Amino acid sequence: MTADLVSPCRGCQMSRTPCRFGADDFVALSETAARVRLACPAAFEGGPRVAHGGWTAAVFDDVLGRFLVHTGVKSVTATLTVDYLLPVPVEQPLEIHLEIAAREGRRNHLTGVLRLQGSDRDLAVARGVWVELRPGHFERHQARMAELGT
Ligand SMILES: CCCCCCCCCC(=O)SCCNC(=O)CCNC(=O)[C@H](O)C(C)(C)COP(=O)(O)OP(=O)(O)OC[C@H]1O[C@@H](n2cnc3c(N)ncnc32)[C@H](O)[C@@H]1OP(=O)(O)O
Repeated sequence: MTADLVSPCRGCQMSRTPCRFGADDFVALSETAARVRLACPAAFEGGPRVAHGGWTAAVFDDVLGRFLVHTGVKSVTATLTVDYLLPVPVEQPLEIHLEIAAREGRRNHLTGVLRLQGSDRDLAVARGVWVELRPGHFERHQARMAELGT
């Protein structure tokens, strides 16, 4: 696989907006590794010039899942753990390196690290499990919701 652009999430595709987390510059480097260049938008400031931790978790969830879909595996997040190691500045050039670490049946283990561009110091590290969807996943969800009358 050559370096190629990873598609936005469904929500951003439907609304035809840039990635709301700022993760548009997202390229697959191989079948199992990818790189994202991004900045935390000012709207996600949680402390003075520092990213809200929710942005960090959300962007990891977004890019790790998007990469798996890019490789042809339709999946959802089952677990996601984020180690917050240093404050993440807003509106500064950042980079995420991510990889599919292992596949075990329908379980896919992914990891990601967030750094300042040009730095080798980790600001945050994510690990999670994405479970490949069984056919009918969303239809079963809709049926459950209908049973609840929603
Ligand atoms: C075009 C479509 C592309 C789809 C893109 C969608 C992108 C959406 C991105 C998201 O935002 S995901 C939203 C947040 N996540 C969710 O809403 C998931 C909610 N949870 C579920 O729907 C189900 O719990 C889940 C699909 C994850 C698993 O249910 P299943 O009934 O399909 O699987 P099952 O319980 O049989 O487990 C399958 C395997 O996954 C493992 N597993 C399930 N939950 C786990 C968990 N929490 N941690 C670790 N492993 C887990 C489970 O042990 C088992 O391993 P083995 O195959 O080795 O036996």
